[in-house]
Amino acid sequence: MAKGRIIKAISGFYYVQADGDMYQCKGRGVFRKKKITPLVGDVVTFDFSGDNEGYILEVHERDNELIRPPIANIDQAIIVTSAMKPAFNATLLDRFLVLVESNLIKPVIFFTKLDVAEQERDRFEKYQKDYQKIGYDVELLSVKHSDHTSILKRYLKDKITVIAGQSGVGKTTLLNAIDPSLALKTGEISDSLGRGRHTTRHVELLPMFGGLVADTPGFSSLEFQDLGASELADYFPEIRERKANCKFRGCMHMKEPKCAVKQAVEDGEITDYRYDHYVRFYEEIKSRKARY
Ligand SMILES: Nc1nc2c(ncn2[C@@H]2O[C@H](COP(=O)(O)OP(=O)(O)OP(=O)(O)O)[C@@H](O)[C@H]2O)c(=O)[nH]1
Ligand SMILES: [Zn+2]
Repeated sequence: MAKGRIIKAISGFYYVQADGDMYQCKGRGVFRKKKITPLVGDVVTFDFSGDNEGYILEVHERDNELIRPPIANIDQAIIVTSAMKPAFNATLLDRFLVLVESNLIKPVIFFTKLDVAEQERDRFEKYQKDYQKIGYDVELLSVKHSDHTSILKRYLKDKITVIAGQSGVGKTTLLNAIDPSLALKTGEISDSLGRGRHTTRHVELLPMFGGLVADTPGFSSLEFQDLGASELADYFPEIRERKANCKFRGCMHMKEPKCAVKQAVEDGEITDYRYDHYVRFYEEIKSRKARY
C-alpha cells in the first residue's frame, strides 16, 4: 500500500503520483456503490503491482472541491485581471473573489498588462493597496517589465493552484513565461465540435516549481448559484471581521441601525466600491431566491 495524489483522470483511470513515480489506478468497485468519485487533486491510498498498476483503496478527506473544473484540495486560486484589454472591472474581480472564498480557497490577485495602462499606474497601485489591506496578495505585472517566472515561482511552490480570470487577461501568457510546453490549454477545443469548451476535456495537474497547477482555468461560471444571501458577508474578509460588532445579530449590513460595517464604510476603513459590490451581490442572490 502507498499514499499518493491523483494528478490526472482519463476514462476510468486515475494517474497517481507518489514519491516521484506514477501509477495507473482504477477505483475500487465499492466506490461506485458508495457514490465516491475520486477527483484530480485527491490524496489516496492505493495498492499496486510491479508494473505500476493498481487500485485506489481510499480517498482521503478533502479540504475543498471544485465542480468546474473537477479538482479537490486546491490551495489557492490566482485571479488574473487585466488593467486594460479587457478593461479592469472591479465588480468582476470581487465576483471571482467571493466565489473563490466561498469554496474555501485562498485567492491571490494578479493585475496584468500594466504596460498598456502606464498612465493609470496610480489607479492600479491604489487598487493594490486596497486589496492588500483586506489581506490579499496582489501583484502588478506586465510582460514587458516583470519577471513572471520568479513571481510565479514564489506563489506556486508546494501548492495546488488554479488560475482563474476572464478570457484574454493573460492567463496563458503567464504560464508560457515558465515553459511554453506546459501552457494552459485554454480555448483549444474548437467550436466545430459543437460542445462546450471545458466539457469534453480531462483535467490535469501539471508539476511546476514544486507545486501543481491545473491545466484548465477555474471558475468558468460566475453565478452565485450555491450561495445564500446570509453567508455572503463571510466572503468579504473586511466585513467578516467586523460583523460581530454590529448591534443586531443577523445584521445584513444593509439598512440596520448601528451596523459596524456601514460605520467602517463611513470611516473609510472599507472602500465604497467593495461595499457597493456586497450590496449588489446581496440583492442579486435575494432576487434569484425569490424566483423559486
Ligand atoms: N501588452 C500586454 N499584452 C499582454 C500581457 N499579457 C498578455 N498579453 C496579451 O493579451 C492577449 C491574451 O493573452 P492570453 O494569455 O492568451 O489570455 P488568456 O487569459 O489565456 O485568454 P483565454 O485563453 O481566452 O482564456 C495576448 O495577445 C497576449 O499577448 C501584458 O502584460 N501586456
Ligand atoms: Zn452590520
